[in-house]
Amino acid sequence: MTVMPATHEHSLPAISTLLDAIPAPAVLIDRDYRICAANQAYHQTFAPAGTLLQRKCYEVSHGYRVPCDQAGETCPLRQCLDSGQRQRLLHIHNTAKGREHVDVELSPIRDEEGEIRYFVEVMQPTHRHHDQATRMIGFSPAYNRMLELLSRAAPADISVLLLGESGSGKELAAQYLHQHSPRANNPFVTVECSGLTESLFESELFGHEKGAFTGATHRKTGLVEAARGGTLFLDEVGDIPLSMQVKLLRLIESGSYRPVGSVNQKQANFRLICATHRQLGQLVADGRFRQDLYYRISPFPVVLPALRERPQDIIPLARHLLQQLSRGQSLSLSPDACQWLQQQPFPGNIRELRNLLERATLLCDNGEISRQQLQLELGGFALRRQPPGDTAAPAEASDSTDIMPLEQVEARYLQQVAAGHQGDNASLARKLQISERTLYRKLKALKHD
Ligand SMILES: Nc1ncnc2c1ncn2[C@@H]1O[C@H](COP(=O)(O)OP(=O)(O)OP(=O)(O)O)[C@@H](O)[C@H]1O
Repeated sequence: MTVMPATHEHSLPAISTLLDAIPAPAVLIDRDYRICAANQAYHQTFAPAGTLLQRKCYEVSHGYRVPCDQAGETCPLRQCLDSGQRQRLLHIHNTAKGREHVDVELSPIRDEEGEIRYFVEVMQPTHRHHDQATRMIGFSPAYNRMLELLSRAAPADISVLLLGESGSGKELAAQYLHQHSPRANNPFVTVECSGLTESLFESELFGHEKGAFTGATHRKTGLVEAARGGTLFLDEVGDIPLSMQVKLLRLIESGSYRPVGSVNQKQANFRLICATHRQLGQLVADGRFRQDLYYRISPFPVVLPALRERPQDIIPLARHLLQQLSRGQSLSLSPDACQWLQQQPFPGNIRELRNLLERATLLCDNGEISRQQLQLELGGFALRRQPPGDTAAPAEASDSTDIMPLEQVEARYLQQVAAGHQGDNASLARKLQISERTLYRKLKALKHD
């Protein structure tokens, strides 16, 4: 689109009408950050009762006195000027409903000489569903970068691997990906992978026919079938024992599976999202996770920052969680409660914060939560603070000693050879020069480690 210079004021109302064809908030900005035209949706979002024309975009949407890049944020206008191309990024805007994550797309508008004169900015709120339970709160740069990755991956059908400490919000991120994908109207199915035995894993995931095994009195639909057309979320994928990893790999590679006891192959149709709090790279190096499976599940890895890496999010999160927990009752945090919360390391991340607040809501009578109501005095019964990281790694692994218990060496070796072995257990037992029964026993012990 080519437009007349801003001095042709009469052309601007026409542009506003043109912008009204865009349902999302849209605005025309000049090189000086001035708003020259805005559509109805932009008016409603940012200035329901006020005026917008000639105000600076950074002041209206962010409440800043200087352009975003001078306030420590990325400025799409600057990026667009530098690259000469359309830019897309995630921003936090101050809307009439409060702070919101907005997906901003800025397109340059050139004059007849090809000079960039204006920009059209279109913004889509990322919380499409406005569901308080699945709203992702976080305004820190680390969290925003993570959200931007999610918003880019969501519409594609790419498999996403969510990495982060326990309680950092991986399941919520998986729901976000689903809700912002073309599969949003189809099921979102979670498979809790830790603690599943091999036979349970198979029948849970693939389903079984009636009479497939003792106790199979009915035909059962598997979770892969339940997720048809939607998203399959494998939570704690790092906990899947080796013997089951191969089955999962087959499903992902071939896109087909066979219910237990059935002779027919079925075609799967799901978008895969996996999550783990473990360091998968280390598990692969230790022979505890198949490398081929790792590559299959990790084309788009996203790391969720721990709460201690984004302390400025603690209070907004606490207020949001309090709203959820108090069910309509209005509860606030006292200044010393806020101060105390910001100093906590939160090894249990948002889940820990939530638990803390839930307990405090029961102790609080006057509508304001105090520091004392948050602090839990457990003395020697308190949970020992462990350094964050792979809690499953044996303590010795981080020890600098070179000597490893023999039992552990054997277990690791067995894991490695079992992962790489192509044949059946009988041939593996022969190569290891042990009986098949002993091999079974040892493999079983591995699973219970
Ligand atoms: N950004 C967020 N905004 C609001 N609530 C959040 C956010 N992230 C997580 N939560 C809440 O914190 C709790 C823990 O989150 P979630 O279960 O997604 O963590 P997780 O990383 O999957 O944990 P685990 O690894 O233990 O399964 C949930 O109640 C979730 O709703």
